[in-house]
Parts: sequence; structure tokens; C-alpha cells
Amino acid sequence: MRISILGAGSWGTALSNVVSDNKHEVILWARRRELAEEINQIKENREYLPGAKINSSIVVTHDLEYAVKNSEIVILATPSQALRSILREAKKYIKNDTIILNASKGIENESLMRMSEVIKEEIPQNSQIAVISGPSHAEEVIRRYPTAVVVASKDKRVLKVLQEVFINNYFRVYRNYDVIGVELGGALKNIIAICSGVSEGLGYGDNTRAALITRGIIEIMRLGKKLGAKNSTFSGLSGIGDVIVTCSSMHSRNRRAGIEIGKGKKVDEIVKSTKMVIEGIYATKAAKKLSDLYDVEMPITQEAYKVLFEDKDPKKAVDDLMARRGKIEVY
Ligand SMILES: NC(=O)C1=CN([C@@H]2O[C@H](COP(=O)(O)OP(=O)(O)OC[C@H]3O[C@@H](n4cnc5c(N)ncnc54)[C@H](O)[C@@H]3O)[C@@H](O)[C@H]2O)C=CC1
Ligand SMILES: O=C(CO)COP(=O)(O)O
Repeated sequence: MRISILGAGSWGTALSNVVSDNKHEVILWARRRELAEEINQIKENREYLPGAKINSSIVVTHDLEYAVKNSEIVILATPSQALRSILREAKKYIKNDTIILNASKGIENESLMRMSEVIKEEIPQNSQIAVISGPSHAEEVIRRYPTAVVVASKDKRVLKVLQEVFINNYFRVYRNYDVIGVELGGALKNIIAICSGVSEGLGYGDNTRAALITRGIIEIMRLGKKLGAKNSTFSGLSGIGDVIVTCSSMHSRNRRAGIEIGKGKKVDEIVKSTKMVIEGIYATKAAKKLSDLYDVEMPITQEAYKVLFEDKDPKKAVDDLMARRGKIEVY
């Protein structure tokens, strides 16, 4: 199959290699011409995934029309807040029967839409929309470390096609019909990962991280239930699986940003100091709005919002979480 991947950051590059390993024709689109040219030349994405070669058959281009024209699958692997603008440019070249797969983990801050909702709004005539998510750091996927992810779509045929396209001996793909749950898990876990990092930066240990992971997934479930997700999805790869990996991995940009915040660095400084996307910052903004809008109790997210956007002292945020009145452990 001819497969296009839009976004030559870490994730787009790693996914390109997976489908190329499976002998598909892969075209990777980079926003910057220089990056496209460099990856083509040295067969390595030195900026985003240094030290790992990609397959020589992968074609990297800056030409969006060339990238998506005649493709059977288009994978969107850009930062979530940029997905709509790129899709607006690309959609005139995308055929109606093309499968569109969202690989980005976020919620659009303006509209509070999930990425598949943004895709549907931009290309209403296309019903072959899906999402891929789960615990999958690009740095490990590019090195072919055994990884398990989930694809979700309402369309049974699309799910089968995508599973077949991606699955191999190091990349195991499960199917799920719960698009809402899979997308929400992927977006909201980044908030908990920032908080886990903050806790580390403050000098706290494993107990605090475990508390954040378990209480974090519960508030994700609460919001998910309100928004139509299936509870069981959050105990799967795109829920607890991704919370665990992102809260504990040295590769996580969200966790690393949290560590810096816990040590006293300002959010603006952290964002300015990296080219990489820290999705949890945007997810916190969106989730706080959703929590208020739907009246869902999300204390960790609310405190994260105060730390990220209202300059609250992270230590005080943890103290305030711990000082809440005693509760029964229910969802
Ligand atoms: N890195 C990972 O291990 C994984 C990332 N993801 C998700 O994939 C999405 C992309 O993340 P990464 O590839 O990690 O990003 P990255 O931080 O490695 O690279 C960002 C990429 O987006 C491009 N970009 C930045 N602003 C843009 C804009 N306004 N318009 C178009 N392109 C822009 C950059 O040039 C760069 O190619 C995110 O939603 C992330 O959560 C999902 C699973 C794993
Ligand atoms: O989603 C990811 C791993 O599953 C990547 O997480 P970070 O964006 O925190 O690096």
C-alpha cells in the first residue's frame, strides 16, 4: 500500500519505519524543506531521533501534494494544535476513500475537540477515520523494542486493514471500537505525566508517583464517562498502559518538563528551550475547561492548571491535593 505520514517529528519518523519494515511504500512529509532533505540524505532524523537510521526506501518530502496524492492511508503525526491547519492544506489532495489515521495525542484547545472530530469536521465526506495510541515512545519503536498499541475506529474493515498494515514481530496492534476512549486516554495521560515529573522534581518518590498514576487514571475515567467513552478502555493500552510509560520513562517530554517545573523552572522557559512538543501543557488547558464545563471532579488536573497557567507553587499544589477531605475510593 502507499502510505503517507504527515509530520517528521519523532513519532512520524518512527511510524514510517514500522510500516516500511512491513514492505509498504512510505512517504514522510516534513514541514521544513531542510529537514526533509537532510533525512533523505543521511537516512536519519538527527533533529528528533538522533542515533537511529531509518529504512532507505522511505521517501521524505516537503511537497504536501506529492506526499498525500494517491495514498491509501494518510497518517497524521503532527502536534495536536497544528493538526487542523495541516489537514486544511492537505485535504484537497486526499482521495475520499483514503483511510485517515490520527497518531497525535491531544485535544484542540479552541474547540475542545478530539483529533478525529477535527478530521471529521474538516473532511466530512470521509468516514474512514481511525486513531492509533498506546505506550509507545518513538525512541524505542525506532530501535524495534517490543511494543503494543491499539487502533480504534468505528469501521470494522478499517480496523482490520490498519492492524494488518502495522503489526509485526516488534509492533503488536490491538483493535478497539472505542475511538472516544482511546483518544481521550492518549491526550489526558500527558497531564498526569507532567504531574509525575513535578513530583520527582520536588524530590518525592515512588509512592507519590503511584498515587498520581492511580488517582490520575480515575479522573481520566470520570471525564471519559461524561464524554461517552467506555470505562474498560482506560484499563487498556491507551489508558493505564500509556499513563504508566509516560509517568516513568526517561523518554517522556511531558515527564521531563514536569521535573524541571518541580525544580522551579518556569513553563515558558521550558517551552522555549525545546523544539519538541509538550502536549500535556495544551491537554491541561483543554481538560480544565472540560472539567469545569461538565462539572467533573478532576483535582489533579485542576492543580496542574494552576501550576502551569497561574504560577502556583508546585509544592503548594501537592500540599493542597493532600489536604483535601478524606474520601471513599470510588470513581
Ligand atoms: N514521540 C513519541 O514517542 C510519540 C508522540 N506521539 C504524539 O505524536 C504527535 C507528534 O509528536 P512528536 O512526533 O513526538 O513531535 P516532536 O516534538 O518530535 O516533533 C514535532 C514535529 O512537529 C512539527 N511541528 C511543530 N509545529 C508545527 C506546526 N505548527 N505545523 C506543522 N508541524 C509542526 C515539527 O517541525 C516536528 O516535525 C504528538 O501529538 C505526540 O503526543 C504519540 C506517540 C508517541
Ligand atoms: O505518548 C508518548 C508515549 O506513549 C510520548 O510521550 P511524551 O510526549 O511525553 O514524550
